[in-house]
Amino acid sequence: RKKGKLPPGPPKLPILGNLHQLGALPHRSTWKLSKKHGPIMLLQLGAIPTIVVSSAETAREVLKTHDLDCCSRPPLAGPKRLSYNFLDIGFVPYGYYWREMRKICVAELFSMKRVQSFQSVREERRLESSFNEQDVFFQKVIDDHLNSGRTMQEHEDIVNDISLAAIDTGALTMIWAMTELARKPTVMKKAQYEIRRCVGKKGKVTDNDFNQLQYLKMIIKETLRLHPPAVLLLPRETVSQIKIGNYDVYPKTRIAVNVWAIGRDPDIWKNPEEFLPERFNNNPIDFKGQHFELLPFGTARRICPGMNMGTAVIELALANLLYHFDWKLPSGVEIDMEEEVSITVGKRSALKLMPINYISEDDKTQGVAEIQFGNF
Ligand code: HEM
Repeated sequence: RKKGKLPPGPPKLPILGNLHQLGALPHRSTWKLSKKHGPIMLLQLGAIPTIVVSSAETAREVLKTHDLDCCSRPPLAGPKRLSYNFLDIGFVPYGYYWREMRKICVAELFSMKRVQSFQSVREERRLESSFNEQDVFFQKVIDDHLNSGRTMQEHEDIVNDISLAAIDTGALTMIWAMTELARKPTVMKKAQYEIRRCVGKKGKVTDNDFNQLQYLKMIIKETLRLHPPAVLLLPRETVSQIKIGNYDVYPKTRIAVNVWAIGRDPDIWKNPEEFLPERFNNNPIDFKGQHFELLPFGTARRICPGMNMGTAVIELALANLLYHFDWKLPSGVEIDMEEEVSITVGKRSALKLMPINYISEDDKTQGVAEIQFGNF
């Protein structure tokens, strides 16, 4: 395995390799290391050789040019156990089972038509209701089960996978969006003006309003650029020997694509650290997997199949929060931007905001409670 030209990387310790260099925020530590060693960098994480990709160009090479070679997942011990030996979609290594499961889920659950068919459920969802989008979704899985001959365990795994992938990512995106808006009241006002002008006195924002809410869409894109919940995507694993750039990469090498670093690359983004939704005005860059500068949902064979559903829910929830309330920081509270890593990257401390009920220009009532986002 030592033959050939390996990608550059920092020196390693015996046994640990580079594990000690990852720290608590691996997307930040690998970003720093990549500035020294380049956008294709080899780390040795214990026994596991890992390529970290940190530029749009190298991401294109790995995820598009070598899509088929890099579309497996490493057989991680935790997910293996939780998924009854990989009966899920997200962590199962590439093969026949994944292809079949993914085909069914994309056709039956995630297509644009399906997402639209859940519109009324999305719009009526209420906290006190026992019937919500998840119930519709689970019902679909159960119906499918009755007609399919697959085991209940397989279905349970798909449901677990999807709940994890769907709930955490969407909630984190909402939290980061509200955090950035609270830091930039002018952006929040502009979004509220757009929403309230479009929705008027209808009482709530519905899916049909979204074609006109272009600034809101820019806010969501900008949030996902700065705060993609899956900062390194889900881990990939090579299935064959390939060349990336001039370097040799062997089978069973783990691949982490640092989409967080790509979203802050100063060669792509002007003032990359600034939250500036206007940068997407008349800018063709989108997050649907065609533009390697912005990959919060990944791309190619393993692209997030829940992208349409995820964005529909985030748009609706965020638009309604901004339509119904003005938001103020309670006095003495400062916004903490520190991150916390689990499978996804969230905000370390809860965001505390004060809602002020907006009904119309001349009828405003002051909210009585602080709403905490995060740390649930
Ligand atoms: C803001 C919302 C979301 C974000 C940012 C997000 C992001 C991602 C990312 C980065 C991946 C890995 C892609 C790769 O390896 O290239 C992924 C995979 C996945 N996501 Fe999402 N996701 C979101 C919402 C959802 C929703 C709502 C669902 C389901 C209803 C979902 C279901 C899945 C599944 C099943 C996979 C595994 C796909 C596979 O390995 O074939 N996600 N997601």
